[in-house]
Amino acid sequence: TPVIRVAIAGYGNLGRGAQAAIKQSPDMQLVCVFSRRDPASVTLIDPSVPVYAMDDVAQYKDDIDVLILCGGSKSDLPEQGPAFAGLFNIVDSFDTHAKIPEYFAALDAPAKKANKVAMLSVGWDPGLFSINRLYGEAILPVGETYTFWGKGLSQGHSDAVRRVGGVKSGVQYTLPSEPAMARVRNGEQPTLTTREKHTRECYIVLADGADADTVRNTIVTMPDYFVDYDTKVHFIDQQTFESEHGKMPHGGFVIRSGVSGMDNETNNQVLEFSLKLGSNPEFTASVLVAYARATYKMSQAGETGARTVLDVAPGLLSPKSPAQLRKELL
Ligand SMILES: NC(=O)C1=CN([C@@H]2O[C@H](COP(=O)(O)OP(=O)(O)OC[C@H]3O[C@@H](n4cnc5c(N)ncnc54)[C@H](OP(=O)(O)O)[C@@H]3O)[C@@H](O)[C@H]2O)C=CC1
Ligand SMILES: N[C@@H](C[C@H]1CC(C(=O)O)=NO1)C(=O)O
Repeated sequence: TPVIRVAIAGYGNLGRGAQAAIKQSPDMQLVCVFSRRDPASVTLIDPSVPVYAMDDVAQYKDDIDVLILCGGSKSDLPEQGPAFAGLFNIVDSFDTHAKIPEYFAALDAPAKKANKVAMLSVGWDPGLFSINRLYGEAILPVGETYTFWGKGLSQGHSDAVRRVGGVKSGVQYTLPSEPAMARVRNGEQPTLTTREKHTRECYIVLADGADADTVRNTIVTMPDYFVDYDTKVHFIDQQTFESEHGKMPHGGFVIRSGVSGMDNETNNQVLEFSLKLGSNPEFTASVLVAYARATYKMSQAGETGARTVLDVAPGLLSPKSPAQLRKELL
């Protein structure tokens, strides 16, 4: 089986996780890392590959089979996704749910024109949780679906707060409502608003001279990320930040509570998929790398344009052949 030549664009939490995940993938070779920073200032967890300037990506278009975009969804991917989809097969973790349809269209046109595949919104939510919401609705059409996250650190929301003027360091934790989860688990099938399901807590180190009230207000009113939630913002010093907020655990579950059978003899059915993540970014990067494999295969089969995880046959994720999978996993 051919070795898939991959590269990483953007070297943060996800970028580091992608390098580690590629090292676990014998059918892949990491060609290089691209960064907007001075390449000499970017320290890789494994310095065995070169770091190049992001502006030079086009020079390497014939050396890379799949480019893994590890930038932030709030402001990096909206610019990098459409630009790189016209040059490479790409895979990214774009997770601003409300903007996925427009982002899909923004990738589809350049990817089709370049005869490439652009695999967007790969990860766990959107991603594996999306797949399980689909299973739930397709298999149990009479029922309700619920998604709960945390308690844990959201990379997307943390990236978003780090982009706020006056923020030096920042993370965001998502907390699920225990009463809401209890009602779902005992089969009440409640109608829950966004605000009733989760709250959000941010821990921020202010840049010198920044105004705390201005930063707090910018965060809690932020469309798509915080405005629909009750959000607390705590200001701490850098030393506390580094000692107490270095780990990035997360997790959650999708539950479909439904019924089957004829009207007067229905049976309750529950489909549930859960994740417990010691490292949110490393898990997400592992999903990106598996879908980079599928993206490569789909491109080799002649597919072009934008795709999401809902378009990918599961067998394409595996390095094993279809015959091996039938033998081992069916
Ligand atoms: N779909 C899903 O389930 C998930 C999606 N995500 C998405 O992944 C995105 C990326 O998350 P994450 O990797 O944690 O974001 P980071 O903030 O760690 O990195 C984002 C970008 O910032 C730049 N950067 C990183 N470190 C530094 C630094 N020290 N100084 C200056 N710039 C830096 C890098 O670009 P450069 O190298 O070019 O400077 C990097 O690509 C999130 O925004 C989220 O949307 C994350 C988890 C799950
Ligand atoms: N995209 C999320 C992955 C999950 C976590 C989450 C949240 O805590 O709001 N929503 O979806 C992330 O960036 O971590």
